[in-house]
Amino acid sequence: MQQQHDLLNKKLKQAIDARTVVEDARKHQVEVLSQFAAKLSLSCKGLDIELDNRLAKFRSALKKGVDFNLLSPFIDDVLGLLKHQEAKQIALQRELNNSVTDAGKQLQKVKGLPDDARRSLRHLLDHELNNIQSNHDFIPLLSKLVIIYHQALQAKLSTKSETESQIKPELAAELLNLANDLVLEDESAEQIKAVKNNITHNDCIDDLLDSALKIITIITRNMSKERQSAQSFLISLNQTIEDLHHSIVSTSKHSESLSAEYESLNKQIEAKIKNLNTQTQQATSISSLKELVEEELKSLSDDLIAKEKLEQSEREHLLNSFNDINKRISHLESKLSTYKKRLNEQRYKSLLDGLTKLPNRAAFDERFNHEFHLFNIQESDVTFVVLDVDHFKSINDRYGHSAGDKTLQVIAKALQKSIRKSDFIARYGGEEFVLLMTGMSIENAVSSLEKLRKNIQAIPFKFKDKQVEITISLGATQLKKGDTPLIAFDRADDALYKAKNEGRNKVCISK
Ligand SMILES: Nc1nc2c(ncn2[C@@H]2O[C@H](COP(=O)(O)OP(=O)(O)OP(=O)(O)O)[C@@H](O)[C@H]2O)c(=O)[nH]1
Repeated sequence: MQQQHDLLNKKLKQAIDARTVVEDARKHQVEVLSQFAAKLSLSCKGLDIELDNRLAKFRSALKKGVDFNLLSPFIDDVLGLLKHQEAKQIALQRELNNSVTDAGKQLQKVKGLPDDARRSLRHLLDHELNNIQSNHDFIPLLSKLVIIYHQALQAKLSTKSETESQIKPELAAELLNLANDLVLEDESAEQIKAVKNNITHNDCIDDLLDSALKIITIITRNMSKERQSAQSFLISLNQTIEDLHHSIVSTSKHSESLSAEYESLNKQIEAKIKNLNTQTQQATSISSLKELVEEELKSLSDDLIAKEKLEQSEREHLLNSFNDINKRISHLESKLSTYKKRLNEQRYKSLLDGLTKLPNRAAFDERFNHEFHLFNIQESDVTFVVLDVDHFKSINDRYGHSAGDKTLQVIAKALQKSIRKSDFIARYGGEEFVLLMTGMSIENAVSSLEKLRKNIQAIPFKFKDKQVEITISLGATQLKKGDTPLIAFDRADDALYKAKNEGRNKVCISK
């Protein structure tokens, strides 16, 4: 009988150990799920204030410990908001499509549109625009393009005779500046380059109309590509969150039903042990006692086997759902990191000038405002300079747009090399650069600026086997109390104007 008791004890111990393993696996799974859910929720930050707030609550609930039943309504809320977000995006996109389509249709109604332009416009309205999805960065550019297109068209319509000049250099320059602001990649970058080349060589209205339409087409294709990739990411994000939700709910339901079974089995075992105890005490003979114990032990051992099976099935169920979710998590995590990398790259690129790789105008505006803020607090010396390549148009005209581009790249590199680490240089637009020299008075800056001017003049440019000297003019000023960025810019611009008027290749200052 002692032997049978030992066996019973051993089985009970095994059952307790197996249960501990199941509990540990479950705890670990819950931790991984919680961490993942917290990470996912952080990746949605910034989409929408309400969504941000719910996700913050969700994260704090996760931190306090996970009770899936309590989390379930949170997840439902977040899912609802994500769907709402998607609907908002679609509405925005529809609005953009409508406004661009309206503008295009108005243009189509105008008489005197060149045939080629009419054809491109129809193609754009019928095919390309359907692919546009909302992308806020491109919207201002598209609006500007439509305005330039309108202006060019008005100019064309107001030309009285066929022979009257239809050259519009100012519109060509505007269009070129706009094209310079576009940061695109691969095939699109090449297409924009070709359009820019065309604008430099042909500034007659018909060509400008054609170039404007080409730029719109390139932009819309890019918007569509960008949106598709964002959409596919959002879809998989949604899908995984939904799967996660289902899995959590089903695991918790499964656990609930198992708990009930456990409880009833435990009660059964307890009752049998109790019964065994009373029966043993009441037994009158060894043989009846033996018979009774054997019978009860057999029944107890059946219960323990049933319990073990139950645990085995729970372990398997947990392990399966754990592996499944793990796979989805790793897949989504790798997607998330690629997407984040791309977003960071885009943010970085959106502040860089595509041609010279110097900071662009947007980056400069941000920095200029920041320096003004510091200047107002510290009042330390800051010199601001506008630099412009002399007779740059003639380089384009004589040696071609690509030579012009190369020149800007070489000059940008030389400028970057000639300034201090603490200085900030940017391409402001076209052949104009801006320089911020912090901790430097205008008196001290002049000699460095002279050196800079001479460095550029000394670059041995060679086009079509001809040695060409290229120079820059510089206008400098020092920030003063009461200045606004605009006032300081205008003062430096005045100095630049003076330098140009006094024969170029010069540094002028304006106090
Ligand atoms: N190759 C090339 N040309 C550009 C780019 N951006 C602007 N331009 C050209 O730069 C030229 C600037 O000409 P203007 O503003 O008349 O000035 P400029 O010829 O430099 O003459 P000054 O400034 O008076 O010395 C225009 O012909 C623009 O088309 C660009 O990214 N690449």
